[in-house]
Amino acid sequence: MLNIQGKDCLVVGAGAVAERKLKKLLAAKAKVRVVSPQATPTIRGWAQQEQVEWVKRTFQADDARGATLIVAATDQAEVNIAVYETVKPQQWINIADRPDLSTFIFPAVLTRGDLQLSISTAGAYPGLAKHLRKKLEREYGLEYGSYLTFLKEVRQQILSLGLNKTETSKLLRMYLDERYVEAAKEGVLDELEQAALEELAILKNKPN
Ligand SMILES: C[C@@]1(CC(=O)O)c2cc3[nH]c(cc4nc(cc5[nH]c(cc(n2)[C@H]1CCC(=O)O)[C@@](C)(CC(=O)O)[C@@H]5CCC(=O)O)C(CC(=O)O)=C4CCC(=O)O)c(CCC(=O)O)c3CC(=O)O
Ligand SMILES: NC(=O)C1=CN([C@@H]2O[C@H](COP(=O)(O)OP(=O)(O)OC[C@H]3O[C@@H](n4cnc5c(N)ncnc54)[C@H](O)[C@@H]3O)[C@@H](O)[C@H]2O)C=CC1
Repeated sequence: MLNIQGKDCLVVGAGAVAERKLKKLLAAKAKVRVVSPQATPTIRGWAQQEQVEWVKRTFQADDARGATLIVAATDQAEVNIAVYETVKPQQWINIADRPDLSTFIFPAVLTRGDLQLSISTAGAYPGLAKHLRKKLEREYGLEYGSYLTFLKEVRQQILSLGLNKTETSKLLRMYLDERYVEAAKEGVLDELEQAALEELAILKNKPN
């Protein structure tokens, strides 16, 4: 969970694999430049909408200069290595066909609002990460997004009470309960939220 919002990132290559990585970089609000002579229709669309900058040519040695994070995802092993060779130790690099040279690898990600589940097999079997993501997608539905929004609200209230650690922790644990997930699934979480916030407000007004 790297915070790369607004950071300059470079993606070399614009095929199917680059597209998948780009989607994740854009979701993280990175500022991305793509260097590639060809691009998938989706990437061309992102370039037209100015969501990415597309430099329509082959990689050049100084392209990575100044980038915080670099992805080399061409189908030419020697080009990917050439990108690797221009990278400085302080830059993060992912090489699609050389996990051994990469300083980070992409996980499979399941997102539900602010909730993010990342699955990695450390390069051992990427297909398993995808398989598990799909499995978890069925288990953790959209209700988890609403549940987390509810939890965030309740947590802010609890923290504002200024209670000691033990009491705070006891209250926080109370809301980790499947009945809220069920309520979110049935679309009635708002009612429980109202009740929870009212109960917490009473605690706030109570003199110690
Ligand atoms: C090391 C890593 C580097 C990196 O890319 O960061 C890497 C490397 C390689 N992947 C290869 C193949 C495939 N990768 C996928 C899918 C995903 N690969 C992803 C990550 C990673 N892949 C990193 C390790 C992460 C981990 O281990 O957990 C995911 C999780 C995330 C993402 O790409 O954003 C995404 C699923 C996203 C999702 O769906 O949620 C599929 C399935 C498909 O495309 O349908 C296939 C075809 C398999 C098949 O044929 O079944 C090959 C070619 C050799 C081969 O065929 O095995 C290499 C190169 C090599 O290992 O040398
Ligand atoms: N990490 C992963 O999840 C996976 C990685 N791979 C590896 O990823 C690589 C890319 O796969 P795909 O996207 O399917 O290939 P692709 O053939 O769809 O795309 C390759 C892209 O590289 C660009 N390119 C070629 N030479 C270039 C250069 N000199 N400079 C800049 N761009 C250049 C092309 O224009 C094209 O956009 C392959 O090496 C493959 O082994 C493959 C499957 C999954």
